[in-house]
Amino acid sequence: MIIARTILETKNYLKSHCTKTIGFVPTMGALHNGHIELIKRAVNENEISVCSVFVNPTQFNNPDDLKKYPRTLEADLLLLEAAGCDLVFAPSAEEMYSQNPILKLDFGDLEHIMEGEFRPGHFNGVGIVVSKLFHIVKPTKAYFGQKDIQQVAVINRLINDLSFDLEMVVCETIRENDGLAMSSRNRRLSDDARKLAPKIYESLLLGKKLLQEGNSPDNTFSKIKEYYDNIEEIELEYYKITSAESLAELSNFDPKNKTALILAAYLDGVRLIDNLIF
Ligand SMILES: Nc1ncnc2c1ncn2[C@@H]1O[C@H](COP(=O)(O)OP(=O)(O)OP(=O)(O)O)[C@@H](O)[C@H]1O
Ligand SMILES: CC(C)(CO)[C@@H](O)C(=O)[O-]
Ligand code: BAL
Repeated sequence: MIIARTILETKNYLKSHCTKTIGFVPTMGALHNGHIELIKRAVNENEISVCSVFVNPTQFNNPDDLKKYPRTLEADLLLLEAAGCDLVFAPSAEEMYSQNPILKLDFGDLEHIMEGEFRPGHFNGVGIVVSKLFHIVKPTKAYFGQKDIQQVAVINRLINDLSFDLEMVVCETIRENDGLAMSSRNRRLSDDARKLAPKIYESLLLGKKLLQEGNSPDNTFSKIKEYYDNIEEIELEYYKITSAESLAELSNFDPKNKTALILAAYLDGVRLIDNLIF
């Protein structure tokens, strides 16, 4: 496995080694099995597999979140090597941003809901770094997790609007045995908070059950609010009942159409997101 720190090394390696297909997994490191599933698919489905490990400062609206974001490069490299990854691109912020970008990306309605609403500027940062990474790696297929459902919608628009010549592959959310969605930020949870964390996924299962039993989205939301009011340690930021296609909020539930329940919540000062599609 090659570890490249610069854009030039990455491009040169890919120019000299790749004749057919490149599978690419962009990450912010602190890797877990959710990431590794993405890497394994990239390894299996392409001639060359590339993983980027870069905690992108421009997508953090909260400086404390950026400062505390787990960084475990040594352990990440061991996991990537074991998964069969060919090339790791782990640049510094200076390498990625020799100049502060003046370009601004605006993803329309997606900027004003959920992650867009609560993390202003987040998708501009994601859009710019992912565009830069796509230009550097030139992947045939790029792998993203369903856990970041709104990010999937944003990257889809990015690929379409900027005519990136690649296929986006969306992979299901990998969970711990107790249902908690794997996430790098889970490492920041105290033992007590970790024990409570599966309540987040349980609230998605409860929402699904309530809707399928005939409760309206409004009624379901009230019951979910009550559920969280009874768990002092978890602060719900949002819980949306949406169309899985458009991510627009639903006023009626129709079991014939795909629905997505999407939430963000704080536990122990750590912000976690999750969703359920059915
Ligand atoms: N549990 C998971 N299952 C499947 N894919 C995942 C999972 N967690 C993260 N991913 C995907 O891995 C890619 C890199 O994500 P990232 O490095 O931000 O990890 P993360 O665990 O989502 O971290 P955090 O949510 O704490 O930022 C993204 O496409 C993300 O959707
Ligand atoms: C896609 C990404 C690597 C861009 O920094 C990040 O948003 C993530 O890890 O999901
Ligand atoms: N997985 C999304 C990256 C972030 O939280 O900034």
